[in-house]
Amino acid sequence: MLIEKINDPKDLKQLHLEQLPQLAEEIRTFLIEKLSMTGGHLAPNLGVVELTLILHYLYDSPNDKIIFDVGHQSYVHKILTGRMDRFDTLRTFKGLCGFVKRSESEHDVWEAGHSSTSLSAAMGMALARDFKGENNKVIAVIGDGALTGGMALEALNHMGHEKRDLIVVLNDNEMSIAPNVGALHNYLGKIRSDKHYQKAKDEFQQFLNKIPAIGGKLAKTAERLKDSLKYMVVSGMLFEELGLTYLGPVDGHDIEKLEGIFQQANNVSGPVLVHVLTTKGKGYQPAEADSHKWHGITPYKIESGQLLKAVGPPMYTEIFSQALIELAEQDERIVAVTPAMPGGSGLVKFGQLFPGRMIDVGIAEQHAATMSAALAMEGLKPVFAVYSTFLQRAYDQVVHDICRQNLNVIFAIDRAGFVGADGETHHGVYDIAFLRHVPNLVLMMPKDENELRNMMKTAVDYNEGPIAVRYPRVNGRGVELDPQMSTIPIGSWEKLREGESAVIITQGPMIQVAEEAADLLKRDGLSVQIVNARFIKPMDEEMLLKLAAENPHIIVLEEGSIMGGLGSAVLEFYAQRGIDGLSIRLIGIPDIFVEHGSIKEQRQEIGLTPEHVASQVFSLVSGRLQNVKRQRG
Ligand SMILES: Cc1ncc(C[n+]2csc(CCOP(=O)(O)OP(=O)(O)O)c2C)c(N)n1
Ligand SMILES: CC(=O)[C@@H](O)[C@H](O)COP(=O)(O)O
Ligand SMILES: [Mg+2]
Repeated sequence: MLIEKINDPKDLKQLHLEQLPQLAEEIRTFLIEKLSMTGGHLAPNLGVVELTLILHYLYDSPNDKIIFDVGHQSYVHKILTGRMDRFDTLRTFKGLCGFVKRSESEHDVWEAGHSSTSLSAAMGMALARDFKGENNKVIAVIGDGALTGGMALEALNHMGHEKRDLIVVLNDNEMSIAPNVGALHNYLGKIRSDKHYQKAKDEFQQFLNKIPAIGGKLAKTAERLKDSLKYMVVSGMLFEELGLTYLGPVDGHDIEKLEGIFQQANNVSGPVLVHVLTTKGKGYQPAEADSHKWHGITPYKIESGQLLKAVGPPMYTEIFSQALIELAEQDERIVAVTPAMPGGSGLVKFGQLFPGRMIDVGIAEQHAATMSAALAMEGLKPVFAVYSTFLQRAYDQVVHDICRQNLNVIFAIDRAGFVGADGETHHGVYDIAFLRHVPNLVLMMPKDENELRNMMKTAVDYNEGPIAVRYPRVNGRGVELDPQMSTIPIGSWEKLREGESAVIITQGPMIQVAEEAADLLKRDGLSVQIVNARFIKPMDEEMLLKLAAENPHIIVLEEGSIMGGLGSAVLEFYAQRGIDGLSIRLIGIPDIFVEHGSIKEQRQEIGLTPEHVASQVFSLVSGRLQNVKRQRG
């Protein structure tokens, strides 16, 4: 097996080009087998086997910089750079990261997870190279989906200006996670669809070359004629007009053709874009047939393609999706906006039921936010469905366009809290900190799936400005759902459990952790009050004053950044009112990035466990620390 001989790109270079197709098939078999046990981003990686092979075959990583946009399609790169033996640990705690990771290998020259950063990184590395007088190659692999990200277009604009030597590899498989959208996508489709473009382009170029150079006034006309004719025939003119040399399109699964076009690219000075046509999920029929579903998957049965999903109560996303459908049936103002995540955000069924009211803008969170503001300005009820981590991309638009103008935008913030296998680039742990200080915004989080439904109704009925509901990437608690949704008074908290020894103020999935901690503490004769701080903003000030009057021992527990989080808000509240004599502990995510693994492991890593919370309460109340262990059995 060739794959076993490859521990480094240098080993790859010992092979003949003609051997690479066999190696490609071995890599595909390896990926299909390994990911059937680990899960992961199968379809994206099956689509870039030959492309990744030829890049490592022709270029000299890590001296030549090979940058992967998003990085979810870097498994082949990891196989070729000595990490094949770690794939059993893919996306597990302390195991192989599912994205590019500099601490794993010198060949991982740029990390991501969020989309559309590769071209800016390539531009920076090309400038640095030239400033240092070095001459390495800089190659960025970006997908057709990521190319719709605003940052990518900003970088392309700059590349055409700077004209530095670099190679942009456009991996065009016509898919984002869902089918790709947008005018750029349609443009690429035109190029992709007309197989004769390449032939016409060559013939046309030969024809142009035959036109004798014309002097005088006619020259300008001839040039203009040439350009407009070229525009009609030659593909990739959009990129050429931006100052990049466009090469392609080329079959991204044909090693020989790939080798030829990159040899061509190496002889081009300035920025060049190589348009590579691939099939997402190539080589595994279920993934080719439905690459949306197989973009990121759980373990599965290879023969049948059956996904092995964990059973349990519906995920919060499903609850959101159903609630939105029920609300939209009653209110035609409701439109859903998604930046390229209709599946993950639970909007596919909504889009089928309400054609035209589900708007997928591509990977464009900033545009989605400001467009939502304008939708609200015109009297609609936009529901901006976005992962917490990806909302980070639209911070200014939230402040400047939505909150400052106090517009009725509803934020459905999914993946709030730890997300598990995607790890540090995808955790939704900063949105409380970056939203709660923005004027006019209401921010809430449900304790269970029934409260999520009620919060959706609360949000739709709210007409005083922007309102956000955040919910986690976990199953609900399996509670009964009220047949009718009801609104919740804005800013109202809820006492879930009485207790004299201490108070735990918390929200979302941490409520269960607090309940289990309180049960542990009963053994020590301590009774703990638990408060559902379901509104991060506005907080329930009346209850906060009452809690302080009743009990000086207060713990704030949150699955989010301690700094700027719910706990900070509570501290600010008491400090600003000069309420002292309290002993307050904040439990949450400290000033670190928490790596990939399971959500359970991530919570254990930083002490979001019943045992740790119980020991914190115990020490707070008794003034000394004691390890409160859950009894075995
Ligand atoms: C800023 C941001 N928004 C959304 C995502 C979610 N996301 C991950 S991959 C992906 C699609 C990328 O499509 P493409 O670049 O074409 O790569 P492919 O999976 O097709 O290889 C999306 C939307 C992200 N990673 N970053
Ligand atoms: C690579 C990327 O950003 C997405 O594929 C992300 O992994 C999806 O996350 P969920 O699995 O939580 O929908
Ligand atoms: Mg794509």
